[in-house]
Amino acid sequence: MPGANERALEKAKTIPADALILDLEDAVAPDAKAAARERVCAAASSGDYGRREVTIRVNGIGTPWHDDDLRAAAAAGPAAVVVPKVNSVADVHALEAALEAGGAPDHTTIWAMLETPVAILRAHEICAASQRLSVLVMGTNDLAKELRAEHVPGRAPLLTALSTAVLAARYAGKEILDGVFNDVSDLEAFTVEAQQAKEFGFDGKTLIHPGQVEPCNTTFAPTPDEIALAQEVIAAFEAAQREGRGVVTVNGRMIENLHVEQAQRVLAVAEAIGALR
Ligand SMILES: CC(C)(COP(=O)(O)OP(=O)(O)OC[C@H]1O[C@@H](n2cnc3c(N)ncnc32)[C@H](O)[C@@H]1OP(=O)(O)O)[C@@H](O)C(=O)NCCC(=O)NCCSC(=O)C[C@H](O)C(=O)O
Ligand SMILES: [Mg+2]
Repeated sequence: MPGANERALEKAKTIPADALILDLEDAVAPDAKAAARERVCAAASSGDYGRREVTIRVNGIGTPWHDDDLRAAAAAGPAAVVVPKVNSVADVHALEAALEAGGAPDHTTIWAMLETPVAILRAHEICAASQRLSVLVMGTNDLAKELRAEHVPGRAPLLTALSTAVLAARYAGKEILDGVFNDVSDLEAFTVEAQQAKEFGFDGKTLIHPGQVEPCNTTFAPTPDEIALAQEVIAAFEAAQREGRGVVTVNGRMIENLHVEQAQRVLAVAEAIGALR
């Protein structure tokens, strides 16, 4: 949410999002950057946002605001510093060094935005460059712009990049969030895109409007049918094991140990969401 928008910062205290990105980059006009920095850092260290992870998106490396943003964010100690247009391992190392020099607490991680062609081509190296880097975030608006691609239903022009980024995140054991959906008036199309992100393996989606939160939460949470199936899979496999078998079928489908691990993850996600509520 725009760091200069006091009303949005206030409203965020009631929004059922897992994490908040308080933005100093694109959503804040140049004249408003300094005031927004102060407001956002105060918000991030206020403790007023409950269980929500509060993060700060700084301006990009090489911009006139980046160093001051990073210093102020390091001192505020948010859950993460979200950095736009991270393009190389050297960028990650510079961020890491600046956060350490600024006295950032260990809990302040780096969320790196992948939003340029070079970042996609180097995604797995960027992702593995630092233990402080915990999350990748897709910047699909900038990426489409750089590719000269069009925003179309189904996102065919972006599929290679989306999939490459998920590969990189899984390679390095990091979380990955999909990019934003710009039409805040079309929740049906938003839900289709969120479902696509879930099917690709994304851990969540970044949002730009409170109206997108509920459909996003519903899409990414395991459904009652998925939970019931996961329980059935685990029970059937355990019964098979007791009979000395390593493979069984549930609803006609083969179940092996790896499917049990997937089922256990479904239950763990459902349990984690239940604990948040
Ligand atoms: C997109 C918006 C400009 C729409 O604003 P608006 O028309 O004012 O929305 P509503 O009137 O429907 O707002 C209803 C109430 O909700 C509050 N609100 C709106 N948006 C937010 C928000 N993001 N966070 C918290 N609260 C929000 C309004 O204040 C209203 O509250 P109330 O008056 O009490 O009823 C606007 O939604 C917006 O600015 N969104 C965020 C834009 C943004 O952050 N952009 C930067 C991130 S996206 C990005 O950078 C892309 C990436 O880098 C890439 O390359 O892809
Ligand atoms: Mg961007």
